[in-house]
Amino acid sequence: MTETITEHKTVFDVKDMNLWYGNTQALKNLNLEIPENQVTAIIGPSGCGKSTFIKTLNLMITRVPGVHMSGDILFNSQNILKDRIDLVNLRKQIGMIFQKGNPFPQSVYDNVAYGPRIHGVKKKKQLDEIVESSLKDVALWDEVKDRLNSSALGLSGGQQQRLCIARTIATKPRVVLMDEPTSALDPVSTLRIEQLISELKNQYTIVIVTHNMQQAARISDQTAFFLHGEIIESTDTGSLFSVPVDRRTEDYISGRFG
Ligand SMILES: Nc1ncnc2c1ncn2[C@@H]1O[C@H](COP(=O)(O)OP(=O)(O)OP(=O)(O)O)[C@@H](O)[C@H]1O
Repeated sequence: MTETITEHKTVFDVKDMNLWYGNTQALKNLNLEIPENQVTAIIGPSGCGKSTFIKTLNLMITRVPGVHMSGDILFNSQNILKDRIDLVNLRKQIGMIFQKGNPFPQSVYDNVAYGPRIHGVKKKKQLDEIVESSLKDVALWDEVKDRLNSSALGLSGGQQQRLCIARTIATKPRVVLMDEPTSALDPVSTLRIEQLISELKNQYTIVIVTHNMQQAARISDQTAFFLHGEIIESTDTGSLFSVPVDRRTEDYISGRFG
């Protein structure tokens, strides 16, 4: 069963999508619309295909040898599975955050300036502005403004993750994909990232994979529950957690498995 919140424009429209690793099918007949300026949470037990799914949205999955796919993923009126796609441009529009903040072994400044530089921003003043505004957007500016030239690796885990989000939004993507962005963080850093996600959705469309159901319930607008590579149920988060339609969703959210 798939429903979505209809008043928001659809950013991704996934239709009848299947994915195989070699001969093993990992995603089965997925249908999901991802609405603009909303947070979509992907939940489900280990091995159900959450990470695989999120990596299809920026075609990162195609780097894995032996992967093949069928169906459609419409993004910006292009079918990214079938049309000829400029991957550099696609990844500029779709940023990705991973489980562990993975800053480059460079200064705080250079981490944030990295993307804009690649995309042709050369003027120091313009780069300075982008670095400052991106760090302010992730509420990190005050903590790092006096150490912009120090190594990013000297920051705490939570600061590194916020820096990675700043690095991602510095190129003004349309979408930010997050694969378990807080699972390596302490509760305080987790809360800060959650608050940040709620603020960032005004400017970006966010898709987040999370093991943490409370987190999905707290921060997402719609949730898709995955099981064995299928979407069992996807709807607005309030309904999914309060009145799940499918028995398997109910069992999962009430902790009977997973
Ligand atoms: N590179 C790969 N080659 C072959 N099979 C893979 C590969 N990556 C993932 N799989 C398989 O695809 C299925 C889905 O894995 P995936 O990592 O997407 O699940 P997940 O829901 O993100 O799990 P977790 O919550 O444990 O991270 C699993 O059966 C996994 O073993």
